[in-house]
Amino acid sequence: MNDLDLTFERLRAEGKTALMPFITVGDPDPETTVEILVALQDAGADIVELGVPYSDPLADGPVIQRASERALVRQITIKTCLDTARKAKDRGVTMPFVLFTYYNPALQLGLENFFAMLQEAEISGLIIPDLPFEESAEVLALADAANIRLVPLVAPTSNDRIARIMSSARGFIYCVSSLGVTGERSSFYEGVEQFIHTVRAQTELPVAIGFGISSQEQVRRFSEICDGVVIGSAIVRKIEESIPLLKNNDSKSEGLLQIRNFVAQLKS
Ligand SMILES: O=P(O)(O)OC[C@@H](O)[C@@H](O)c1c[nH]c2ccccc12
Repeated sequence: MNDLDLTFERLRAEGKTALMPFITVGDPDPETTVEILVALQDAGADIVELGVPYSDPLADGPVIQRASERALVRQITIKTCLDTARKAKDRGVTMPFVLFTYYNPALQLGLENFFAMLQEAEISGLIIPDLPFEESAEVLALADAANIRLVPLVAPTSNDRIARIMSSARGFIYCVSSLGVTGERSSFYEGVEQFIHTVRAQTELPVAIGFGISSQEQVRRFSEICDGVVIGSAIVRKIEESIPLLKNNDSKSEGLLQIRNFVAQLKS
């Protein structure tokens, strides 16, 4: 068991669903990311996805792309991201961290080195959206050895691959609510409920949903049938809107409060 497993186990016992924000690390700067993580925890977030900014984010819509660009202008690397995670833990953040990175930055570090760095930063889970399950054996073995959960993404179109993906899934299953790229949506893939049931029938692991969820109403709907709900673009947009406040020392706490209130309202 690691703290990701323990968090899902505790929430399950309490009959609750995990609220799982996604943020881009280094947006608008690493110091502020640490403070945003503290604010998310205060707001009641349960698990956080830490997005590593990437120049060619194939699966990301405009909101997360802009966040990546803001971070990349500051030369944020995967190393900076992990240092930032470490600093947040040192600041008293206890929420489990799931690192969200495209494959190339991890490969560039060398996989063994990458996993040693993840351990050092107390990362509990890992999502690599462009690593196909069919090519994941080496990463999975290293992740298992490091006690880090390699979480698969499953899409409504995964069909007959679902059973195979489940066989090597760890931590939880990330169900993608819709096809396309990340970003707030008013409607989801038509058979999304059926899709979640299909996944659930094939695994004991917690099942989370993400992609397009931005309102309290949508969180409520998916909380009925999922163990976790991921909210990315809506929170990243809130951070973007708060940047003018965050950049000024006199108004920084007001900016953090706005982010915190937004997340607390999604949680309630
Ligand atoms: O932004 P959204 O629509 O709320 O979706 C979650 C999401 O941001 C996060 O999990 C994510 C960011 N980049 C991704 C790429 C692929 C799958 C998922 C993601």
